[in-house]
Amino acid sequence: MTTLSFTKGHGTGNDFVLLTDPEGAIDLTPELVRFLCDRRFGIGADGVIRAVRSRALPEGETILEQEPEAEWFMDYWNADGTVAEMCGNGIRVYTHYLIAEGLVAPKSNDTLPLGTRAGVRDVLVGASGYTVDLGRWRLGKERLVAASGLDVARPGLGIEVGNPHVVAVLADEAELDGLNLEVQPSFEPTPAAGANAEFVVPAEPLLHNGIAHIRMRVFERGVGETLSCGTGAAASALAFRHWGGEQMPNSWSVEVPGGRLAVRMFATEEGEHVSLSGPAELVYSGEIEVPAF
Ligand SMILES: N[C@@H](CCC[C@H](N)C(=O)O)C(=O)O
Repeated sequence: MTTLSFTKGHGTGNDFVLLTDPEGAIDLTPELVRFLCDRRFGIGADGVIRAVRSRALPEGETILEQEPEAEWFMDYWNADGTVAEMCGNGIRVYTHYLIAEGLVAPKSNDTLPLGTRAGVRDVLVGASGYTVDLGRWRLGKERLVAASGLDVARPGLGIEVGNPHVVAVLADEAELDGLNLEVQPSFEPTPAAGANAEFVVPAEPLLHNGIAHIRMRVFERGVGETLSCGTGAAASALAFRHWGGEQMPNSWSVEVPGGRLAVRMFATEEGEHVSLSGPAELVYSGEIEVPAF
């Protein structure tokens, strides 16, 4: 048995076990991640985030070549023990954790560059929360999405925001509420690396004060249904705007079962970026005895 110190945190109910491991000394394996995320036998979470110095991981060394200031890497793992490129809720919680642990000390309105498997992501440390620039987004393939509770498969739009998503718009709130996301949705054609599935409906009214409002539920790749997915919220707003055409704004409010997230699209010299803002909470810290696997 070894003892691991951890902190539990969440962003709109998307919850994570956070570990501090600056030099990459913890042997973080799929088995250990599954154990930590187990809600009955472990701590319980949608994923694990390890705070590790970029220079301590091979993926991080590539990051440092792009951005030498990206000292810290978000080593994100899904609850099933797979790694993912990005986590939009996770990166806000991770920033909050790095600050709380005294590992970084940004001033208000500073931008903190962090390494992720999707590349460097800049997090703005605002007076009232964190905003992450998710970078350039990309339109993916159209795929049919079948889910328990839907009579027929629906057209879904592929959107990449560092990690892969397929977004389907449903007919109304009753259809969204009637989904059974205990059963994994399927895609046709199937994406080789899998994808997160988002289901969205417009809120009533859709447009209010220049902001578009939508509701979303998600089945996350490597996790299952979660109370929120930050990159999924960004993908949903992008897909909705794509379908809605030119009258759609660039500011979006996405209601998820765990709260509300703000998404904004904005022009940069290299093309359009999308940003995500929302809460980040640390709930408790503790120690756990880890069995030998
Ligand atoms: N919950 C995250 C996304 C986590 C990764 C995802 N399950 C994947 O495999 O791509 C978010 O807030 O973005």
